[in-house]
Amino acid sequence: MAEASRILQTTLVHTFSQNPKSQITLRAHSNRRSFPPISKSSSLFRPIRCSVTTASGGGGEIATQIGVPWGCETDSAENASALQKWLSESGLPPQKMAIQRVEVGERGLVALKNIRKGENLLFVPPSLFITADSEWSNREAGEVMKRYNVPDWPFLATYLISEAGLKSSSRWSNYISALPRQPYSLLYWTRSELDRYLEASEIRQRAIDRINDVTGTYNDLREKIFSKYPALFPEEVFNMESFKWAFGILFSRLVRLPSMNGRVALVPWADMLNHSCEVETFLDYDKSSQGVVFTTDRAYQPGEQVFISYGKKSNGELLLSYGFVPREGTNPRDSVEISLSLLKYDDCYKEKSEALKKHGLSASQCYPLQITGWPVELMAYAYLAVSPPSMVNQFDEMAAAASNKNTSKRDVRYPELEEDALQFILDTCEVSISKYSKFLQASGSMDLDVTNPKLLNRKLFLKQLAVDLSTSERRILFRAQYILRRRLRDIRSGTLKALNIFDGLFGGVKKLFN
Ligand SMILES: C[S@@+](CC[C@H](N)C(=O)[O-])C[C@H]1O[C@@H](n2cnc3c(N)ncnc32)[C@H](O)[C@@H]1O
Repeated sequence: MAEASRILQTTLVHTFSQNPKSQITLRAHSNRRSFPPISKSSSLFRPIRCSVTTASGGGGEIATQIGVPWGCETDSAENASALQKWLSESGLPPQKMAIQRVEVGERGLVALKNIRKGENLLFVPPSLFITADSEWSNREAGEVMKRYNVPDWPFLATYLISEAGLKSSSRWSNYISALPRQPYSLLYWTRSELDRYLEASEIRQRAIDRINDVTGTYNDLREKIFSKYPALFPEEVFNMESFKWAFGILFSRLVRLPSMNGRVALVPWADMLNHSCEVETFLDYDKSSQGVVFTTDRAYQPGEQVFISYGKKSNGELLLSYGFVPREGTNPRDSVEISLSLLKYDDCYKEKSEALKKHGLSASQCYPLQITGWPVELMAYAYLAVSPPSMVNQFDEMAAAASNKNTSKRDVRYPELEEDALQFILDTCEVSISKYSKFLQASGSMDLDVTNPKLLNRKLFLKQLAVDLSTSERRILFRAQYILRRRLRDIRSGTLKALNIFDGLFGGVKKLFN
């Protein structure tokens, strides 16, 4: 969700312990996650539908054989109407929207009346939020978790599981019953599915890191807390499967509320809003009405789905956390990560790696490319990679500029290295383009090697998501390739007197393309 996504924009390293020697960590890897003319052709609304039933994992994967015994299929209207009824009885004021089946996002909030641009909607009161301060139905379990100073994310995941396990005795049972039984997210892809379908995209590695973080967090909790209190945290309930579900819910629904000092919360009802790239409005706490609201930045007519923004995310990031890919060319914030590496045969490999290391970088670094350009840090890395031994004294300055932590001198220029640096970036883009093209070509005839109809459905669904992602990422690379070739041609033909490629800022990314 718009603000939930901000949570993930920095790599979080939480530690918590009762005893300083025993530390549990959650490294929520992140990144960087919209939708434009909302269209029926979005991947999720192609005929291939999938309740993503089974991902038969192999060794080392989070096995997904059974799933959790709570939540619902998101196409079930029953749980949504029970949720709506419970919310009204529990203090949600009358709304101008209702949960309905929608074309974008399965279930969403649909306008019941005319809604003006600039109107405040929702008003969900704090008594309906789930936060780290929410009361535990199983008090004792809550006290144990608090004693260990468990950070917000694993704490909330454990809270959700604890309440879900209590079924109708939890005050949240109507909410939990309406949550998806299997949230759409890359957490539910097996390692072999990630390897097979996302082989060309850097998002594959981000998904692997995230799965490892979730697995590691669960293992830490089990070892340091659950195993010591088996009566409070029985393995039948607190297991890897339920943690994968809980983290999938948090990744796709948790909201960060800037006006509540950045507090993170699950906000029932508000979390039924789907994302659109065409809007910029996001959820926040409104101190005067004392509830979670958002202000519409467009008008809606009765029957139209109402949207918020989950943040300025690339298609890959939307797939990673939310499990969907906007239609090609419709996400103005889309980007693709390219991995630049020092050349192994470089005489100064050691000196360059050391300079990078000093600034927190490694010999291989990922940078985002947008359709409008790329960060100055990427160009600085390219200068370093191609610089000759005679420039050894500038390695540190280049490495510093390649690190986004450097605030003093970001915009370094080395006109004498320009041609080689651009060629280096072009070579990297072309290697990447050929990986995408190979995957996209093979995807047409890819053998899905299953006969079980549910599994086949799942594989078709994942393959379509991967094709959509790869197509959109390759499109950005094609654009970069075109611009780089043009610049190089100009340099080589001597017609470009001054390479004025650093003009214009595009939110943190220097604009290269016009
Ligand atoms: C915060 S929930 C929104 C409510 C959700 N549609 C439901 O039925 O529970 C986020 C999830 O909604 C879906 N979603 C949101 N925006 C979408 C979009 N533009 N296209 C497709 N699916 C979307 C994704 O499955 C995502 O993980």
